Amino acid sequence: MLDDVKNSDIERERVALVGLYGPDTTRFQAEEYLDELELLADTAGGITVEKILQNKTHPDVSTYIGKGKLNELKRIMGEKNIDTVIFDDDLTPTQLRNIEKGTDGKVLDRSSLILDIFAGRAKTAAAKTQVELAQLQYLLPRLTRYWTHLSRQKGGIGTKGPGETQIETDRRLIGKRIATLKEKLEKLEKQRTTQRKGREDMVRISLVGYTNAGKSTLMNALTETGVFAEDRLFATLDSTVRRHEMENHSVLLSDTVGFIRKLPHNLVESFKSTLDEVREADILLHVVDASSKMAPEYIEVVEETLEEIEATNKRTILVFNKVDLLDPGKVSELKRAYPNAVLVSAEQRIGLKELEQSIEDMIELEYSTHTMQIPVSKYKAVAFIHENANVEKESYEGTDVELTFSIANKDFKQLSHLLDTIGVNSEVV
Ligand SMILES: Nc1nc2c(ncn2[C@@H]2O[C@H](COP(=O)(O)OP(=O)(O)OP(=O)(O)O)[C@@H](O)[C@H]2O)c(=O)[nH]1
Ligand SMILES: [Mg+2]
Repeated sequence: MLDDVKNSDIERERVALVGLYGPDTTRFQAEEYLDELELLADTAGGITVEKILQNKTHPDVSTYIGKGKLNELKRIMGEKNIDTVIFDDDLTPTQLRNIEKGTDGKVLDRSSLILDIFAGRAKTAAAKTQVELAQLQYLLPRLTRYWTHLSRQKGGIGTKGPGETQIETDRRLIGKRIATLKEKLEKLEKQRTTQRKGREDMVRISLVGYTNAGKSTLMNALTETGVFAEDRLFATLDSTVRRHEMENHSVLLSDTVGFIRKLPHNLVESFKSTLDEVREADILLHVVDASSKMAPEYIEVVEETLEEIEATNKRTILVFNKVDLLDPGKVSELKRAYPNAVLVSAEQRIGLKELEQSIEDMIELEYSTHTMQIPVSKYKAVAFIHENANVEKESYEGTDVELTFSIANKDFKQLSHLLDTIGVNSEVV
């Protein structure tokens, strides 16, 4: 079936995908991973003609799949007219070189494929700079393979051949370019920080989740704006922030780049400033594609990535999206397994009111710190604070007591009301 080439696919690069499964991965998982790799390849403009799964305890140090399998791969690529082979894992420079030699084809690994997609999709100055930086950082340790290639062509010149000189030059140039890009990013970052000022006192909410979970669609559904959404991976590479009015609170909602398993570390590193919105958010909406069999694993990957970008310990609402695709049995199963999650369909506008209610509830539960001076005689207010807040500092000045305390927003509302009714004009210092 994979061999059926549609007319529209004629111009597309024909690719083979290769993955391993072994002690830590089941065959089912490995198949799902290859399906995801196929989506990535499709996003990058390739058509998958062949999928190869191999049961292997460890990847082979020099060829990843082993010599015999490499020969088989070469044969298949010849027979099926395949130009490119993509591995569902990162290859070492040595493996990359040997597989290129062994197949005579173009060889990509997971990281280079993802980087390629990001490069093709980056539109703003920040995204373009971040991707180029990540690409160069990926390239730098792999430069040697070009040298080996060169020296082979020149009939094995010694270690100080022209190839190496070329590499030294390339290294220096790339090093310089990396420095320039980092400077550029710092400047862009400063601009962004200035833009962010002035919205500091608003509650900030960030949509996070696996790529294609429906974050942008949900952003559009909630705020009724036109953020780009598409059934391809990594439709969004930047952050968009929109003000959103709910019944009792107005918030800043941000949509940003999605996560994926084995996201290249360089990429996470260079996208850190785009992900500032996530790091600085008060509340996260973790959007999950409920229609995917891989949902539990997606949740794990997102949690791990949040750790990597240091955005943990945040109040989070788990939002299962695309429930329009689920049968009722699956819905109740989800509700049982994740009793605190909210089920929505961004596309069909199902469950949006409930989601907003959960956000408002969470804001009410949010804590904030206050300092107040209250006359000692107004013991009711002082007692209320002691009962409902965490008092961090308490000191007496004449007939006043000065208290610094952190309190849930909903309790603070009640306190303000109490202060009003007992006639205290308590100043927030
Ligand atoms: N059936 C169904 N499809 C949905 C729903 N929400 C989003 N989608 C589809 O899922 C695909 C991905 O949606 P996006 O909003 O682009 O997803 P994203 O999480 O922003 O993806 P990236 O930006 O690539 O990380 C699109 O084809 C949407 O139309 C939903 O509630 N139901
Ligand atoms: Mg998006």
